[in-house]
Amino acid sequence: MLLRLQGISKRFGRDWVVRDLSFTLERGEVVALLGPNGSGKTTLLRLMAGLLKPTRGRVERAGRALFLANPPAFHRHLTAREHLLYDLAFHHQGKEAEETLDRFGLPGDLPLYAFSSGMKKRLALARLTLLFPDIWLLDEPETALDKGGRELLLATLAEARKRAGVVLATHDRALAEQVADRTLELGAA
Ligand SMILES: Nc1ncnc2c1ncn2[C@@H]1O[C@H](COP(=O)(O)OP(=O)(O)OP(=O)(O)O)[C@@H](O)[C@H]1O
Repeated sequence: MLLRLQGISKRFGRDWVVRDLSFTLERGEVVALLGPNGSGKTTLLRLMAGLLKPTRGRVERAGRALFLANPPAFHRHLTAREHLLYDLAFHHQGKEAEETLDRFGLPGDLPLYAFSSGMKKRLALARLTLLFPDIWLLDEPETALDKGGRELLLATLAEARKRAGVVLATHDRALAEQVADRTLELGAA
């Protein structure tokens, strides 16, 4: 077991966004989180990541979790290379930054304020491959990606499932069918 939710509920003010939900993620699994706008997908990913506290219930993680926000957040004035070197500083493997920039088709020297939304999404995926958490929590990872970016996403997910577990929220049912072992469908708001 990598991640277990037991009887999770989350309330914002008077509104219950998640109600009595139980869920387990195993290593090697990719789970797609589906549901209409406002159905609680992002909230659930944030609960899984420990970024939000459940109103009721328990969350257990047996590994390191990372949440990829949509859109991803970066330091505006740092370049892509600087972001990757920052991540790698914890691992002391400098040359990987150049290889990763290359693999994800990213310019290393441009500050992030000059990145397009698709380039930011590519960088977010690149960072995940370097940090390689046990639990990948991805909020609409496919948005803003072009055809090449989508191929990079599929390759990244294939890598992730070998050693980790993935939960991804998406409106793209074709992607869910292609990559997910199972789906968790949330109801309308
Ligand atoms: N911090 C917050 N405070 C109050 N309400 C919130 C908060 N975060 C989310 N909500 C509400 O919780 C509900 C679910 O939002 P959430 O972002 O989880 O939905 P979603 O399924 O990810 O939607 P989308 O498909 O549009 O991304 C919405 O009604 C939203 O307004």
